[in-house]
Amino acid sequence: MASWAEQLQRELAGRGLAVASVPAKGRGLVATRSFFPGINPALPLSPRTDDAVLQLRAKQGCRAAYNLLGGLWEWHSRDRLWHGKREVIISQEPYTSTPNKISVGSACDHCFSTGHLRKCSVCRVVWYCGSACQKEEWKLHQLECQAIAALTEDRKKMLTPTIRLMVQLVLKRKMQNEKVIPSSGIDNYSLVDGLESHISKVDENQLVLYAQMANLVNLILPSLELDLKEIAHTFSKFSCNAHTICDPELRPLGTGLFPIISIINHRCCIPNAVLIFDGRTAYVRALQPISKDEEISISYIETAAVTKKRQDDLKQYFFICTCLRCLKGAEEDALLEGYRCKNQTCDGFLCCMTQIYMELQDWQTALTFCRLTIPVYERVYPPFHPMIGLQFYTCGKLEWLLECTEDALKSLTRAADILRITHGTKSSS
Ligand SMILES: C[S@@+](CC[C@H](N)C(=O)[O-])C[C@H]1O[C@@H](n2cnc3c(N)ncnc32)[C@H](O)[C@@H]1O
Repeated sequence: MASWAEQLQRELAGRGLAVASVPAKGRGLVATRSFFPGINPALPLSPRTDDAVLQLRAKQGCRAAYNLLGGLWEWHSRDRLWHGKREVIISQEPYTSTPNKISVGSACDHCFSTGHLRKCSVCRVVWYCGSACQKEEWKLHQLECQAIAALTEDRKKMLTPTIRLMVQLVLKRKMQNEKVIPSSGIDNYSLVDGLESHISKVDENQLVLYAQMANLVNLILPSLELDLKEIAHTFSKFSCNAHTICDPELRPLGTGLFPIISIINHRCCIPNAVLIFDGRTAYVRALQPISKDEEISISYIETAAVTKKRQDDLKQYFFICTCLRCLKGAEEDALLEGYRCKNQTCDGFLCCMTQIYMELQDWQTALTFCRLTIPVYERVYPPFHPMIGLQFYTCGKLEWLLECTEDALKSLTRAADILRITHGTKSSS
């Protein structure tokens, strides 16, 4: 039988990807064919739909044709109409995941939706939006549920998202080893084993903290013989590999470990891809054409921050970014500083001012700040970045409220054109 590593390479090869060694970065994910933002123009046209679409396009224009295509994306270059399935470079379910707030009920443990949540009646810590999600999750939650239910109320309070991620990880590994739940080339513990930990660079205080956290996991799972050193080491992997799961408007909902997505390296300077979540499923989509042999890159941090802030945010990953933006940041930093939120405790931009004036229902001033933010975002983000799409969306909503209908339609169309590419068409957004 093929090893997990061989199965992974085969799985990735089928998607036009490979794991490769990248100078000074360790492993990286590399394209073995071209990817395009939104579509793969190489996908064949379907003759039946083509006729209908071409007729509609001739009569009523591209937008009507696009509507007819529904989940398909149309693209017209010169006089040809291409369409194909909206392309995802790679998607992955988390190996483990947890909403950000434990006990309070911030998101469903399975689908990460935020409405109508009910507590698991046994452990009284984990929340679901309904019985369908609870059933789906039961095999994974069962052992965790027993372990949490046996804790005293004081111990339950010590269950942070990171501790919960580790408890789930240990239990999932055990269940996969015992074949209680299946493993696959993209869902197995060896992928977690392969993650970078930078353990030799972790400082003494942090190591002590990881050891204490490992002890807590041991208290929660007393019936298992745990290797506490290995658990402390895995906490260090969480720090440089776990991803924040966000809603479609990029508000954080939880944390997950996606070991294949974690192979993707960072770039501040126009990353060529973006990571977006639908529920707790991670999707990586192209932001610009990516050619064969090019490395896939995403941004781990808030890209619209000055160089010093970006470098501080990257410290947990133990590398110094050497992209052009980081090397030649001074001129751009001055511009970004000028647009910083005037609240000294905030790292954000004029978009915070937009939010503040929206809360005050001063729509006109909110719109002014919102419009001022767009050129800054267009300078620091790639043209199809979700932050630009969401900013146009807010602008459009404000223009609509202020009855500037034509402007609103223009802004909302720009938003839709970008968000279709970054979020796909099936996203709940
Ligand atoms: C999420 S992992 C990415 C995959 C990793 N390269 C590996 O071998 O598993 C994050 C780690 O990759 C490395 N890395 C990511 N982006 C980098 C960059 N732009 N320059 C140098 N190292 C980078 C750092 O070691 C970082 O801690």
